[in-house]
Amino acid sequence: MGVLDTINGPQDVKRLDNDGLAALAAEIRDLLVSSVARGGGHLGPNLGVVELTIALHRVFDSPRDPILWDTGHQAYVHKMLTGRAGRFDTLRQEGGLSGYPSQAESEHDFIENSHASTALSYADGMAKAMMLRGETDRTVVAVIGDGALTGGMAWEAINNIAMRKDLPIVIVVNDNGRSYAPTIGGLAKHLAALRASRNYENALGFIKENLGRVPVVGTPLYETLHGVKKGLKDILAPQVLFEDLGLKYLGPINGHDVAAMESALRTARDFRGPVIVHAITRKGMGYAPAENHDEDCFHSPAPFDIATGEERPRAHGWTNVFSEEMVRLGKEREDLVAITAAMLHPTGLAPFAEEYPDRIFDVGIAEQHALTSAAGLALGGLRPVVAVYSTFLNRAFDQLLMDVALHRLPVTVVLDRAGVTGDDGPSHNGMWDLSILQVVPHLSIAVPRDGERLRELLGEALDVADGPTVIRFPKGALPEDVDAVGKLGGMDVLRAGDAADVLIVAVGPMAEPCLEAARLLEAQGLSATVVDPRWVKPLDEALVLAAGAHRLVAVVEDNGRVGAVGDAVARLLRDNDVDVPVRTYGIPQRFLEHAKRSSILTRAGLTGPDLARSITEALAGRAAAAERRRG
Ligand SMILES: Cc1ncc(C[n+]2csc(CCOP(=O)(O)OP(=O)(O)O)c2C)c(N)n1
Ligand SMILES: CC(=O)[C@@H](O)[C@H](O)COP(=O)(O)O
Ligand SMILES: [Mg+2]
Repeated sequence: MGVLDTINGPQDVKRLDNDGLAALAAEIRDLLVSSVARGGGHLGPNLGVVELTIALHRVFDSPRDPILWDTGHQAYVHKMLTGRAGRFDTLRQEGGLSGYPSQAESEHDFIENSHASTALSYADGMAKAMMLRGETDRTVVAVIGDGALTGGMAWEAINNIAMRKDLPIVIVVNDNGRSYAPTIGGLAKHLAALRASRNYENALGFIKENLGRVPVVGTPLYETLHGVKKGLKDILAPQVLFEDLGLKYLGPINGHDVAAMESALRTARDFRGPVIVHAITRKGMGYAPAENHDEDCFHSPAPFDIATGEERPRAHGWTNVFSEEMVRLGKEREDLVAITAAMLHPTGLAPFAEEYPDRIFDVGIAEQHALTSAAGLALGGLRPVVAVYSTFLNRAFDQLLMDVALHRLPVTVVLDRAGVTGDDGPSHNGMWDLSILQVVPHLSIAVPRDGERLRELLGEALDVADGPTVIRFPKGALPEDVDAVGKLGGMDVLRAGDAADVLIVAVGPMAEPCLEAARLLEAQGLSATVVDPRWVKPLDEALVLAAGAHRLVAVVEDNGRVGAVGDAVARLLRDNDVDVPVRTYGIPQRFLEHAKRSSILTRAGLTGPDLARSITEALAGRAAAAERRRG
């Protein structure tokens, strides 16, 4: 029986002595490594916050003192200390422990959204609520990474928090110097300089320790020095950004020293106003393969061998094709530039960066800035490609609409992880873009069905000069290439039915289940023509005639159903007085619990057999209705 087995909640952490704490930290690290080695997840971030989280739960009284985790990928230790260590064998599995905070799992969890840079805004609101409700003995704690601190929303919150001196907020900046890769930007340099000033802090600590013992002269002298400290800190270390904003700043603190963290957190708690505690941590701390993993410190590794740190090989996927094609196009087009929002490797832009170091821009976790900076690059005569995960584009919608599309600027947005991603829970599924982007004038959307089409469509997108283009593809392994058997306007015909029962519009990777459905329908005497529009916005006018010649149109897409391609097709037919029923098949419009992509698609009925069954029923229903009309 280990120490971790005795932890049923924060109260059990508070009672541990130093030996118990050391044993607890070691056992937590073992459980982190073994859990992520088995099923994947976020290892580096969580190894870096073991002591910090222990200290938090010893100083504060969660959930009365809410502890908020920005992005939430580093909350595994928090889960272990709030009674869930025994469930880590189900981490990120369907029905098991979520990889992010989950209100359904625990009263200690608050923010379920995995989108970065939100925690300080929650803290601002929660603290104001406490003050208005007279709950003056509570404290809101927000843990935010140095990467998340490069997100604009965090600074909107700091600007507001700094306005009031009475908000009981403790902001713990978990500064490991990295997002995936080393964190970029002026702020990162500032934090690095503050980290460097830690030596300076130690020197001052030594002075205080010794001067304090000198009677009469000693203490006043230290006070003088303390006054000088402020000046020196501004000279030796750069202007202390946070203090100049009016926020009390404590640090930098060694985030792996529980006692030091506890002391700083107690000081911060007792301050009864907004305080920054700047913790210096190491991403991957305590597991050498993570500590020494140059790319991202094992930010979110695939399952791996614990002894060697060797990850299970990842299949050659969509991201690889995009990555290779960008390097190839970069040779052809000197105007091609690329932007990443702190995800150079995950979005596949690292090879492009290596080949063309002057033509890549990592803007930090700042998608809004990324889009409008891309607008600037286009205004400057270049051809920008912005690569982001689909779900993270949501926060840059206005920039895409009003900074890019309004000016008809040739910016291409490449959305990786579009459609169901699955394991990372409801806020990571890229199930929104085909809906929200329908309303953007002058914007075109391409959805490749396979690697070959991705290469083709990326080239076509870069040739669109009078407005933005979007290309979206899912996470993971590539399907086999599916060649067209003909053309219908600009659309690829993937299978030509010999009669006119159903026209299936297969959006991107849904080609595979749609072709399977067509084969199953044919086996029962129903004919199905399958087309791949390639460009789903604007829709191809040829669809109008083709639809009019069929008894039913089925549109199948890996996106939320509401307001997506299916609804756009129905609107196109309605606008052209084509009276053919349209069945739309997609992801249910709700927040989906974490599960494997395949499992979610199956549950959504996006498989060949389910599609065939539904289309058969629709045709039968259509026939029955016609029969009734004939009386
Ligand atoms: C809006 C948004 N963009 C991108 C991501 C992808 N992402 C997840 S974690 C991460 C890096 C976070 O770095 P940091 O805040 O320093 O936390 P650390 O992993 O270092 O603990 C990024 C870019 C995200 N979650 N949200
Ligand atoms: C927390 C976060 O947003 C990312 O780390 C995300 O988990 C990455 O997911 P992929 O594994 O799909 O790159
Ligand atoms: Mg970091």
